[in-house]
Amino acid sequence: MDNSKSSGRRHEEWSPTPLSDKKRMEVSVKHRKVKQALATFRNLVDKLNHQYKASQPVNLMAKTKAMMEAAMMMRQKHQWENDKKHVGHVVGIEVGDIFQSRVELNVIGLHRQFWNGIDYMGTGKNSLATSIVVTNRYDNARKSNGTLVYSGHGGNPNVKSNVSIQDQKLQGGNLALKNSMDTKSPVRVILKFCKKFEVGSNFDYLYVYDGLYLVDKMTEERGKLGKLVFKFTLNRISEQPQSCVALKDDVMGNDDSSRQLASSRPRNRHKSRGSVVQKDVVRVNDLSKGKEKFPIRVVTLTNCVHIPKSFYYIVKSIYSDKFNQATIPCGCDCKDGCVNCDKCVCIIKNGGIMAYDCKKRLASPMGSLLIYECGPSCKCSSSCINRVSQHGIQFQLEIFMTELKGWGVRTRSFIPSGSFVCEYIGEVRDSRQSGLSIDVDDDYLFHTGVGKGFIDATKCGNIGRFINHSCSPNLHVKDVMYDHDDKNLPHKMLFAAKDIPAGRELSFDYNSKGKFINDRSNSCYCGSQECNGQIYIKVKQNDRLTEEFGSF
Ligand SMILES: C[S@@+](CC[C@H](N)C(=O)[O-])C[C@H]1O[C@@H](n2cnc3c(N)ncnc32)[C@H](O)[C@@H]1O
Repeated sequence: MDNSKSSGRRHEEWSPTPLSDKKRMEVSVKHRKVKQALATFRNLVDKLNHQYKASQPVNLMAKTKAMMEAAMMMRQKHQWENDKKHVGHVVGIEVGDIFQSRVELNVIGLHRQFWNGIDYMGTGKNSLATSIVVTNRYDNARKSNGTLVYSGHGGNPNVKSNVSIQDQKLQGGNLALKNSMDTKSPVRVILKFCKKFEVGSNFDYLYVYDGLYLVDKMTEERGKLGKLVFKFTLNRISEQPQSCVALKDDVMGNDDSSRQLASSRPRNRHKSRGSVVQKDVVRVNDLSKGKEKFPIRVVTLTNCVHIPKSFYYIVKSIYSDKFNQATIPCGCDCKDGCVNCDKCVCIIKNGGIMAYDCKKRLASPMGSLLIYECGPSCKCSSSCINRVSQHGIQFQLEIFMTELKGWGVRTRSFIPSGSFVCEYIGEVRDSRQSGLSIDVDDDYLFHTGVGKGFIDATKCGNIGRFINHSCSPNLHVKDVMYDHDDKNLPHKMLFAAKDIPAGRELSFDYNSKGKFINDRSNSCYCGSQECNGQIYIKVKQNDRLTEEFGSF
């Protein structure tokens, strides 16, 4: 039953291939639908949970009941995504995407079983496993090199005691996993991990999609309770993005099991199965030299890489004289922390909507609107609810050397969706003053999106200047005003567009909400399914400056 000898070869079959424009569109639409389905589900759960709690304040199952009911309501309305089971990745879901419950996996079609760890399609000899959820329930073990030993289901309830213990049978999911091994069919793997290690998460456990694996071996062993248990050895297919949930090389199922999936050490230290594990070398302990709340480490895999070329780390943008003349906005008179939307003039400028929730995350109704935070001329304190992005970075971030894109930024801790991450900081200039020329090193020029201003982080900047572009980004840019009134020069603030696991590279779309300006290196290596191949929207060379900045 050991298939491992023939297994070294097949991984190219799932190597990423560039998608046609049509396919890319489809992926993009699906992506949005999945996001929408999750948002609908989460809103419904919140609503139902609230109702249950109001009627039965000590109902510990309220949340589970709310999730099941929400899922069923959506199913009835045909709001589940990806209804047809299939083998392989699910369109619209990327490796590394995080989910807040098992029920969400059903709603978006990643794993269509509420309780069973193995999901499969077809019957008997013709069945194939589609996905497995790896929990600490059985003696599952996962190694940091991408090898996973997964116990079959049934017969051997390791945890529950009132079920009769018996040998596992080669049927259902177990048979499907064996068939997947025989036919070299890939299986989606979802890892459950403990929230304790993901500061800011609301949930006891989270689930991360770790990508496709192949079943390479099946054995039958005596389990702890003396009965036969199937053990499946799966290996992660290489050439997939890292999900960045790191593991220790020990066995799941002990007291520490859930922690293994939550170490903040990124897994892309491990190139691929069989390769030598390389450790990150910390090259600079704090690039900001104490200017940021958290030290900004620079790490590389070897000592040979040059550290980022010299620039001056700043935490506030430097405005040219022209922009300094912009007027300071009049402030609010609030003394109650700006909780009254009808009274706070800054919130009134936001259409009377709170831009942030009580956890300081972006409130969804803000959409694409310009956000006005309270500022220097307001009477409220610096801890008012309407001051978030002006306080600087809140999460530990580090700069690392990517394979193809030069330096990049990744997070060292979990970042919940909607959280402020960092500002794009640099020298704020006007194109007419700067004598901007296409020959300059323009890797760090960020057009402010309106008017003729741009932020140049070439010589002075912060961690924002190291964030790369992605066609399927995990950050989005929001325009924020608080310390001046010039709408042509909003602060460019980056917020998490989704839950981001520790170790994940941060990225935003250079072509939305203000553009980067660059004609030279245009090939995009973001690796996303939606990649359109280019980082920058092409503008004809001669027309470029006029199109970007208007005529001079
Ligand atoms: C603002 S800088 C980002 C940090 C940069 N990687 C560095 O090493 O300093 C923008 C430049 O990074 C590179 N870059 C960013 N995103 C990329 C992508 N998706 N694919 C290829 N190169 C990328 C390009 O050279 C781009 O002009």
